[in-house]
Amino acid sequence: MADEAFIEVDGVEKVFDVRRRTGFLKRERRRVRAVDSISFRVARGEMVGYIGPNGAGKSTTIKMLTGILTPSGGRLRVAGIDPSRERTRLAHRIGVVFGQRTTLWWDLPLIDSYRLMHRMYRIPDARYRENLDRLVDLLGLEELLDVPVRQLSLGQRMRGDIAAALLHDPEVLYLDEPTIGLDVMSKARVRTFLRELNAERGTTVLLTTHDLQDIEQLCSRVMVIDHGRLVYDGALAGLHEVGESERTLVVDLERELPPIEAAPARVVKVDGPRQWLAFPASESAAVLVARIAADYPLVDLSVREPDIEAVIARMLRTPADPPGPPVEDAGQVIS
Ligand SMILES: Nc1ncnc2c1ncn2[C@@H]1O[C@H](COP(=O)(O)OP(=O)(O)OP(=O)(O)O)[C@@H](O)[C@H]1O
Repeated sequence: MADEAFIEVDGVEKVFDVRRRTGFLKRERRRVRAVDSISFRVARGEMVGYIGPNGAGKSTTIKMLTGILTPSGGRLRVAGIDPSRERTRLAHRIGVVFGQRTTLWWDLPLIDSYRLMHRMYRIPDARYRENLDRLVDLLGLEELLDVPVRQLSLGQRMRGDIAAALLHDPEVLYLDEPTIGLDVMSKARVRTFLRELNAERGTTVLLTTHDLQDIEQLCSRVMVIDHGRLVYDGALAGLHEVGESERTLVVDLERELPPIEAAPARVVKVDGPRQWLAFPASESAAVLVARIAADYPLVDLSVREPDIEAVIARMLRTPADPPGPPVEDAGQVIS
């Protein structure tokens, strides 16, 4: 069923008790509401971006979805399973990749980690071999299988981690910053792979990232969390509109000229023959470039996308959504 809810999150919250030393014998006890009554549904086969500023509650949500953390309240189901109650059963149906940490054995050749996972997940032999061959091929791992993980580059290691997370054919993949620190080629390779995985296998993907291009190229839907609350759930284009976000056109002219006039774009910086023009992200860059090219002696140009932080910051600044209560470490402090 196409619209079957595979991930169900209803009024889920997570409150941490934090003790902090405030004097010689004084300790202060605080409660941090890291996730504050969020609700959403993800259908089987969807690819959804989950974004927000640092400390917003993204990792806490993912940890609850994997069963590592137990929610303080609300109801949560993944594939009909309550993650914190049946963590092991769920582990056979989900895959997790943390960009900043590896699940591979550091000192062992890559293939040995896969062999260990074969046993840990009790993957039937034929299925393991078939999946391994396919993943090695798609992710270009052939040459790397005998290399100890600690000798792999970040991009190679990331591809190795993604393969590890998929050896047992999970129905859902949680990706936490899968392209962080990767060069342009490695990012492209990882994104292409994820698109193919989703198209061919219908794998549901929940993606946490600070890279707007990850979302643009992979996700039709994006959810934004801020101070533990879900503040946006919809298409990326809609997020640009709500946030009135802007892209930047960097233009190199033949010579120094007065600021270019091309409303609604406006010049925000000039450095010799180079000018920076900000324009609404919802406007077509092609139309703007054609207009400038017709009126000005253009040598070169590039378009810069807004980063996620900028989009979210603008969105959260709208008058309809005033700033939240005082926060410490970005989580919402409730007492
Ligand atoms: N184990 C914990 N004990 C106490 N507080 C915690 C714990 N884990 C997270 N927090 C707090 O909960 C809030 C949300 O943290 P979380 O790691 O979920 O944010 P995040 O959106 O993943 O941030 P980042 O983008 O920086 O990884 C933060 O204020 C954090 O300090």
